[in-house]
Amino acid sequence: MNLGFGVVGTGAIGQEHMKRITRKLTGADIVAVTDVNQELAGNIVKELNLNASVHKDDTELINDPNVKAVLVTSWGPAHEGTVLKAIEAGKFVFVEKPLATTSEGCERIVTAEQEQGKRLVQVGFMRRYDSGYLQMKEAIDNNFIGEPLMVRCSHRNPEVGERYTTDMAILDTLIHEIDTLHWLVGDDYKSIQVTYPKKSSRALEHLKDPQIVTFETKSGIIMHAEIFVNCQFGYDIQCEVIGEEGVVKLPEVPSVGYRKDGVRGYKILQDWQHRFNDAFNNEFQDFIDSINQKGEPQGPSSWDGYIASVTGDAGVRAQTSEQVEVIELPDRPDFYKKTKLEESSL
Ligand SMILES: NC(=O)C1=CN([C@@H]2O[C@H](COP(=O)(O)OP(=O)(O)OC[C@H]3O[C@@H](n4cnc5c(N)ncnc54)[C@H](O)[C@@H]3O)[C@@H](O)[C@H]2O)C=CC1
Ligand SMILES: O=C1[C@H](O)[C@H](O)[C@@H](O)[C@H](O)[C@H]1O
Repeated sequence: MNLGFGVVGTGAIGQEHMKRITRKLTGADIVAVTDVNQELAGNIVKELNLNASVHKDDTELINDPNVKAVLVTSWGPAHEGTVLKAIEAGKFVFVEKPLATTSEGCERIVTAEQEQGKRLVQVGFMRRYDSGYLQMKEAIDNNFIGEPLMVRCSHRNPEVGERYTTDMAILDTLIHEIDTLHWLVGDDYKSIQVTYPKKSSRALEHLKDPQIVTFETKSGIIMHAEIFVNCQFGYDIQCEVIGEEGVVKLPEVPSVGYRKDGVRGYKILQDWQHRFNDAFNNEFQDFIDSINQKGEPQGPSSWDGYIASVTGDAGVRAQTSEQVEVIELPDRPDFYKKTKLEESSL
């Protein structure tokens, strides 16, 4: 029996995920959609030739008996309400980041999920399903480089629009490194600091860009993360972990080499959709298979969403203070014990 998805938010990534579920993945169908833009929701059902109901809102969709899993791809501020409604109804949830826009909202979700007594929620931290990061984690977990000591990474976008704000660099962009880096080295964050290099002339007046974010973990690992959202040349994600006995580095994404007009080189991807396409497919197939075969999701949990929110909030404080800000997290509840993805790399 295929897992019936109800989609809340049929915008850009909602449509991407609907296409991957219906055209590439196995074990699931889209059975219902809703969007505040009802015309948009109806149009995507027609475009994809889906046998799916168009509901007036998330409440009606969640109450649809054919909906067994809710895909939340609405705007961030709407996530908490929909996730809580889905948990209350005992429905599985795949929610794109952020889990909620405040750490208090994440706590409400964590509490509600534990009261339900079973894991229902997976957060869309797709980098944990990227083959390059998984290879890095396998090497680190197998002590191939010895104890990790330092991390250097870069999150570069070619450019961003005028609605992109300085805090989004932490809350919307670096959230991916925030989730990935502590998972990669298996150590919790202790503090965060933000410094501002010389501003790019390509950054709009209101935006501080680039930014350098420095994390320290509880065991003393120092992580430097560059966020540069107007780099011009492409969508460029870099990461290396330096250990006592070696270095492990995120592989460059394969792309065709060329020789032309006396120049040789390789093309650089220009967007996150292409850079992480396989990871998106893998995270959803894992969500579908885990529910169909084991009865609950195994991927990044509500607790991971909570960690990202608390850390992001400290990062935004650090953007203003330019001081070292402490990241205070309670111990991970037993309910959110390490899943297969967290314990093993492949
Ligand atoms: N994992 C990743 O790499 C990425 C994640 N995202 C996340 O996905 C989410 C959606 O982003 P986009 O698709 O770019 O936005 P979008 O603006 O293209 O689509 C959002 C859709 O949700 C609808 N919507 C908003 N509030 C709603 C509500 N309360 N009920 C029903 N529909 C509602 C809007 O009408 C819109 O059609 C965001 O949380 C974003 O952070 C976005 C891009 C990449
Ligand atoms: O979630 C995303 C995308 O996945 C990109 O990695 C980021 O650069 C973007 O800012 C954010 O919306």
